[in-house]
Amino acid sequence: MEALSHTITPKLTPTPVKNDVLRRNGFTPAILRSNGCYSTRICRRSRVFAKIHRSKGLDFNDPDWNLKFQRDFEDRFDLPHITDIFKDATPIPSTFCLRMRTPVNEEFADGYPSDEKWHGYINNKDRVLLKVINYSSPNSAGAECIDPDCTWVEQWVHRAGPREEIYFRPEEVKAAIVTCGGLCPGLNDVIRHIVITLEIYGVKNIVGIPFGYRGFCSKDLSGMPLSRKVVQNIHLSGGSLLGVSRGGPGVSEIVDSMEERGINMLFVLGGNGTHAGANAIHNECRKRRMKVAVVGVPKTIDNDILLMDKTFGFDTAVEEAQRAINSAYIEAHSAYHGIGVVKLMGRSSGFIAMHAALASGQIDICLIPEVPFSLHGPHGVLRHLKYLIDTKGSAVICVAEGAGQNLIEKTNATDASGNIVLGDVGVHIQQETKKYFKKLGVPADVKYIDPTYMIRACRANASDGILCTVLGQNAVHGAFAGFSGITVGICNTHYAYFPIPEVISYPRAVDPNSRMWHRCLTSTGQPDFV
Ligand SMILES: Nc1ncnc2c1ncn2[C@@H]1O[C@H](COP(=O)(O)OP(=O)(O)O)[C@@H](O)[C@H]1O
Ligand SMILES: O=P(O)(O)OC[C@H]1O[C@](O)(COP(=O)(O)O)[C@@H](O)[C@@H]1O
Ligand SMILES: [Mg+2]
Repeated sequence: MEALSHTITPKLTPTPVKNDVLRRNGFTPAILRSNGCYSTRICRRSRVFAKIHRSKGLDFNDPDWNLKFQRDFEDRFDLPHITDIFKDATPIPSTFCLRMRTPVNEEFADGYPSDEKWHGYINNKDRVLLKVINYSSPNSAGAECIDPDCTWVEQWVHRAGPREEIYFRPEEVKAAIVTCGGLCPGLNDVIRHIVITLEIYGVKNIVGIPFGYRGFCSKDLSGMPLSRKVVQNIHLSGGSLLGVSRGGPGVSEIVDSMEERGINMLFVLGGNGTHAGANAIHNECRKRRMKVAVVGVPKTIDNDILLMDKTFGFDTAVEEAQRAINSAYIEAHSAYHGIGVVKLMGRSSGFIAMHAALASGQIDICLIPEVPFSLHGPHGVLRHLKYLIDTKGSAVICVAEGAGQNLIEKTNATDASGNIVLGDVGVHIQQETKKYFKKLGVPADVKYIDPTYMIRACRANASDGILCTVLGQNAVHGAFAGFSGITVGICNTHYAYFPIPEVISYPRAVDPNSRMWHRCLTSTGQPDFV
């Protein structure tokens, strides 16, 4: 790989590239730091593309570099399949049928009938285009470039859906579903559709693992038998029928428990951490030569999973956040010198705050983890608040929970999953605002709203409900097709399967240089706070 890297074309050398552009191009904060790109938030493009040369083993002077890139991409996005280990596993015709009749006739006593004429199957070679914009210059807003000239290179990922041939006999399947991490609107919708689709394939043995990965190994917790009857109405309420948890047993213990219970299909609903666990479970099953399909459905209200248009629950969260913002606005607007502070979720990414601010049109200041800010000083948030009080009489701030952590004392505490416990930036802003106005001798009525758990506990809205339905169904199709160590997502409005490591290599973040963030700034009218 290293041998392929040569010198870069001279015309690139002097141009700086912003760090957020690099992140968008797949450079993790660690890679950026190792290239000296951390403190200045700016990099020499020469250095960056040299890094691309090395990391991708590409030489852009080679006329075939893009073919090589494409081949490498195909390899990375190739889906692990049970035939990788069980070479002689033979498929059977799918038992999934889209045209059904009521199974009253004894002809159908064994389950759902199959219609010979039309099944609506996906061809295994179907692909979805991952990137749909052909950027003509690296300077074009949002440009994601592979080479210095931003050459168009097609990047295809595998289309999700039912295949004509399946690798599991439904009567031999014991399927398990587990939901991990924090709550997220839509979990019940996904569970429901996994169960319904499994039954349509003819699976009769379905179990829910209670309280996340913990439920695999805790003696006090027994599995919950699932059927269409059990899940019929669960989408009408928020939360998870199965319960969730953080932390829990190690991978080896989980796989021991799967072996003991005879589980050969595992559906894992969770975020980055859960997916890291799912991938480790998949690898452990391979190591033990177990014929198991492990399929993930990304669950993160924070929307911080790579490569997908969005994750389920995000739309609902943004919609629900409007209520909190509207209340804060009314409180602030009705008070003399009223200031509302609303904290929204987003441990490391500000998608909910940005979208909620944009949707509401009632926010004057939006603060997210990706964009540093100071509270004090001539360009600080407090000075701007004073300006807003002077000119408008009231103001509303929307802050993502992971924003401004550098301004709060660190505790170094972590939760059971190892996630850092954040300081409460909302409380901090409220206190600092009160102190600031008191010192100025200007009255200010500061109200703080933290709707976090009210938002997370909501049932999914209509658009998330549909997304959950499609994701749940596709997870089952993926497992029956024999894939394992994969996850499913929406990509340019189509549905695709991804190898798990590709979507969790780092959390997806708002690009401060993106048009969406600039739209948000246009809406709030806020200045830079640094
Ligand atoms: N790197 C990892 N490898 C294996 N399991 C993990 C890993 N990170 C987290 N987990 C497990 O995944 C579950 C959920 O993780 P958590 O970070 O709380 O939520 P999320 O999946 O939403 O990111 C926990 O039970 C945790 O123990
Ligand atoms: O209070 P909890 O359960 O630890 O959850 C808080 C976390 O949940 C989230 O909403 C989502 O986190 P996960 O995706 O890890 O579940 C984060 O934004 C937030 O930090
Ligand atoms: Mg997480």
